[in-house]
Amino acid sequence: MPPPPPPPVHLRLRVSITPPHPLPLPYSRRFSSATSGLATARHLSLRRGSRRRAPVCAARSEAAGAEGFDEELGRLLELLPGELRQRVEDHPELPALVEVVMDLGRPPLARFPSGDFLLSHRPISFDDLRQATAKVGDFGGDNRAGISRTLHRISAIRNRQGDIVGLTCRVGRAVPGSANLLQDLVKDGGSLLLIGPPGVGKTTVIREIARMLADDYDKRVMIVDTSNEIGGDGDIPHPGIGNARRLQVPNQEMQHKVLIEAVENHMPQAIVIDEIGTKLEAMAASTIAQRGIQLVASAHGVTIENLTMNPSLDMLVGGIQSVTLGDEEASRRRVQKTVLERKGPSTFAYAVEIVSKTELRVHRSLEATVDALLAVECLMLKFVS
Ligand SMILES: Nc1ncnc2c1ncn2[C@@H]1O[C@H](COP(=O)(O)OP(=O)(O)OP(=O)(O)O)[C@@H](O)[C@H]1O
Repeated sequence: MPPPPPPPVHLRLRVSITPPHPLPLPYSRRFSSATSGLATARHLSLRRGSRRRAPVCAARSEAAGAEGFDEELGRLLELLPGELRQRVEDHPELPALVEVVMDLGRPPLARFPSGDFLLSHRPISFDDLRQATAKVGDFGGDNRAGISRTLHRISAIRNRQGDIVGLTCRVGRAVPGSANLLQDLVKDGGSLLLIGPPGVGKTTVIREIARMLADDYDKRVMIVDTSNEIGGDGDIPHPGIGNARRLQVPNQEMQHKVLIEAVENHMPQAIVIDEIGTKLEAMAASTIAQRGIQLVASAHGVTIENLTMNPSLDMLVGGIQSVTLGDEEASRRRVQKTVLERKGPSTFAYAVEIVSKTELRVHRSLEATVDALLAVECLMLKFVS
């Protein structure tokens, strides 16, 4: 039986992080017990502690950040017809706006953390969509475009003829402090995998980690930026990535090649990549980690277990294989004769499940977590057979 894994640690922020306010330090920490998946999880709750007076220059840069964000948000709202823009601007939750959705023949919606908000009863026309798309950059093969020097993401829905019939306009923002809870892992130098469902904040955290590595830990950081989401649209990267450098990816099929190019041409100490999604990308990531470069990557998935069951991505957690045991070994382990085992070392030392924008589940040893998951699966199989 593999050794039991260290329990995953839940990190929960009790303050809502709204840009552009960095989280103040220090925090008070409170532990309570809870169960998560296979092992007992420790909940580490972080609360806003005593307020420390911010230095004047920090206060100024915060104000500058707020101005910059307002200006960037304004550039996204310019895509909307005048009366819709006004409705969004008047909304009390404007700074926390997540997306605006415009679908042909349907009323437009604004999505806020509190829910969807109807912007107008007037359905969206082709003309509205045409005017909006004229103000954004070119759409790539992934049907995504951006607005130069902002972090916004405009995703298109097309009909069978290729015409745009819908737009999802997501507000991108740099959130200082959004990776503070992971500072120890980032500083440690081990490779780190972030997983989470769509829209939970993976790109935002990974952008802040890239900045942290480059600016706070003076590392040479290369970002492999699939659809310019981390560093923003345009050839000059957004200040949100700090001193990290960024490689653009001509099309998604090239991503694994650009990953290797980043290592071979630019001597990075850390590589940051959003959305590893294919076997080729997983293989390139594993090659990079073997070369001793700190890799920080994200992948879609809710739990580590999801990755172990995904044949394209299981390589990230070491690969899974089925092994037939001898009678003696099977009875010693009290499992069936055929068991699942990890094939080799995992690409990442640590993994973080992003549960929500304020809650993280940290696996301090990804290999131990995977081994324990597989062991439990074998026991369950034995139990049901
Ligand atoms: N800590 C935060 N505070 C406020 N807003 C946030 C925070 N983190 C993310 N957001 C906002 O939530 C939305 C989704 O964030 P993000 O794009 O980072 O998610 P994601 O998990 O990468 O999504 P996807 O998987 O679809 O690419 C964006 O509008 C982003 O600005």
